[in-house]
Amino acid sequence: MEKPTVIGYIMDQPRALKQAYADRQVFIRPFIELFRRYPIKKIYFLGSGTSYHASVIGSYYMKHLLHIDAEAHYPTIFANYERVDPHYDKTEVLFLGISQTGTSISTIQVMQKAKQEGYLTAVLCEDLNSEITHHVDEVIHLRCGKELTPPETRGFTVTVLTLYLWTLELGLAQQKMTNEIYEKYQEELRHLLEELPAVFDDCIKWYQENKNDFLESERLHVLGYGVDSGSALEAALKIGEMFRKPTISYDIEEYAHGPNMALKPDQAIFMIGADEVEWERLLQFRDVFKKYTERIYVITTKHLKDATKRDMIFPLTVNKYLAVILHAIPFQLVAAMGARDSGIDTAVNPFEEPLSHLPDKAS
Ligand SMILES: O=P(O)(O)OC[C@H]1O[C@](O)(CO)[C@@H](O)[C@@H]1O
Repeated sequence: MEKPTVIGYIMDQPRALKQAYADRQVFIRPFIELFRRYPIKKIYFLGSGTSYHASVIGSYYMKHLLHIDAEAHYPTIFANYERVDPHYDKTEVLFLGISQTGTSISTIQVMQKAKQEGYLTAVLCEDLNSEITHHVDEVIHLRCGKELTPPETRGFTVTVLTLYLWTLELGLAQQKMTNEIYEKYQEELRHLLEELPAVFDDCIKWYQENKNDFLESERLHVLGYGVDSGSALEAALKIGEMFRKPTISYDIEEYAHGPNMALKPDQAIFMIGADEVEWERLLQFRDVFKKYTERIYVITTKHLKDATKRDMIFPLTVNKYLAVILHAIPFQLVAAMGARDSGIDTAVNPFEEPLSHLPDKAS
């Protein structure tokens, strides 16, 4: 990439994800080793922004695929208002920070506090020389490469890939996942990595066909559920950071409890169609929402019988845990291309005061 741009990082993901997969032992080995050395039964995932959203997804993987007790928290809220589950012995708890830059102030502080209190701490971080690495027991490399523009995009999908692979390997190591499932999920991942360039082509075409709607929309909503609760949060953050339109994410059922009353024809609703029990509910809501705005977009790998050009139906089927990586792409494009097409320079952070990061990545 000659001049780093967000669109450049987004388009680089097929290469970056393949590379991270090829290098996977770098981050798998130390993670599995932690579980071999310590009797970990509870994981607290901690991170801000994109790293929090990946944490929500990681805790879902651990709970639903491995039955390991896991929670994701915003660092400040955890530090100030939560307490460690007293049912666990100190040795059974892992504080797992995620910070791409390693400079998020609140994540550094919560990890530092946990370590001082004698808990086992680890961080998944791209910058191995960053501040956070001095405040944890174990540093695990996030193989996404540095992103020199403010929004994290490549970092998100590489983090999700890391969490997915950690879960599969731990499942095998602790015999919580059969060889058959392990192989199936690995094969689906390899297939996805091969198909990603074609997926990007489809997503760009979908953006082009719908871009006028996006540009003209006064407000955007992203509805998700299940494993894609984290995807919905991430989608809203990306659009807010780049396209800078009012964008709110909701759990799909909760959206129908009042926020829907503000729905108007110049608003858009993206519905992430995960393969979970709420799928039928999504179809029901979609029919109703269409009476209030035509701008309804289903983003899914599932079959949608009356799909229109507004819906982004991925041309491949993968398990719901992995579909999270696919679901991120259309939103990254709406955010970055929507910004470009409305004259916003995403390389410039309009907010000059460093509040959330230590100075080398001030925001
Ligand atoms: O993963 P990190 O480096 O801790 O950053 C967390 C969040 O902070 C930001 O850089 C903005 O403060 C977001 O882009 C990012 O999601």
